[in-house]
Amino acid sequence: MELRIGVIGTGAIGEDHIRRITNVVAGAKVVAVSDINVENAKRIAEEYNSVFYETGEQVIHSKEVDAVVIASWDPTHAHFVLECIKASKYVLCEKPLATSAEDCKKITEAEIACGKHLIQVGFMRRFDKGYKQIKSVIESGKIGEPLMLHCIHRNRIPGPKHTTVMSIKNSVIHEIDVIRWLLGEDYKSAQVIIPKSTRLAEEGLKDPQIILLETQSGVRIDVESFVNCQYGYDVQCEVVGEKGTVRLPDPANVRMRLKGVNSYEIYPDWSDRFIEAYDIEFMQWVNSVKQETLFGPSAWDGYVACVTADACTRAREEGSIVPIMMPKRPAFYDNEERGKRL
Ligand SMILES: NC(=O)c1ccc[n+]([C@@H]2O[C@H](COP(=O)([O-])OP(=O)(O)OC[C@H]3O[C@@H](n4cnc5c(N)ncnc54)[C@H](O)[C@@H]3O)[C@@H](O)[C@H]2O)c1
Ligand SMILES: O[C@H]1[C@H](O)[C@@H](O)[C@H](O)[C@@H](O)[C@H]1O
Repeated sequence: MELRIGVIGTGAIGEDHIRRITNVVAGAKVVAVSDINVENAKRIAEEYNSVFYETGEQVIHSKEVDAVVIASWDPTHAHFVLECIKASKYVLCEKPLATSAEDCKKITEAEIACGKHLIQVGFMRRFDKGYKQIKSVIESGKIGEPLMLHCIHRNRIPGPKHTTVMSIKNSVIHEIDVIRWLLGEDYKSAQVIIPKSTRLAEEGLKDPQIILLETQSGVRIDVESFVNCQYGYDVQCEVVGEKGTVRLPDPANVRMRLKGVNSYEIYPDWSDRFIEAYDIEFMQWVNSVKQETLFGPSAWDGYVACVTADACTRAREEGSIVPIMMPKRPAFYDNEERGKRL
């Protein structure tokens, strides 16, 4: 049986996921779409032979829809996820799960109350080959205990209406999640340093930012966030251990020797840089929904990421080092296997 998926938000990544579900993932099809940009959503509905619905709520509650993908703007996620829980439907919600830890908490409480694991968060870097290799090197013990991580997250240009807060809650939230997954521990404190801002940022936007995190065992992490770097999409991660280091490979683009220069192209954005990760994320999600056992990042992971992002925001506003008070994980989220089997 094909899994019938409804997609809310048919913008950049929504359309990409619809293409992916239709052309790449086996055993699923997009049957319903909705977007407040009605014209674009209707065009996509026609192109992919699915039905346009006026609202996201109609998609979620439709009898024709088995599972939902949320790819609308960040502030809409919490409401749509809660609606999916009401309808008892599996949902893959793009990151962030919500724009505040408070809203994430409500989501985890609603999921616990319904008694069924329904939510997966779109932290697709956990499915990326490079990050997976780093995780297995760390777990092999070859480089000893990790001591420090140096990370870079650069976007060529930011999306419309990008804010200083979004650099963390919408962008660095990827590092917040994937580093916690790599190290298998939560954070203890956060600090944000604001260097000289680029003249190419919109007025009022602090860009770049340096985010400093400390884990509970004392591992130190620095993340450079630079959303106006101009030259391409550049994600880097190096783990420094007691005996050696391990780092993400640059994306495997062909090398060109031309006019005295040996070079390779840098991708312009996330859609090509992480294309395989998104593909694997969706293939595994569809299979796990069919087996009624999710393995990908949970609502708890989404919650913890938002707690950390909120602490970073406070740290920037106050110019101080902010302790991160991690909530106690309810037994409902104790499944150690989840996240390990990716
Ligand atoms: N995992 C990743 O790497 C990744 C990459 C890109 C985007 N995202 C996430 O996906 C989401 C969408 O990002 P995007 O880049 O596609 O943005 P986008 O602006 O291109 O698309 C978002 C779409 O949502 C629609 N929308 C907004 N409110 C809506 C509502 N109430 N109901 C229905 N549709 C609504 C907008 O009209 C727009 O078409 C964001 O939450 C973003 O954080 C994740
Ligand atoms: O900074 C961007 C990230 O690099 C992407 O992976 C997406 O998550 C996008 O929504 C963010 O704005």
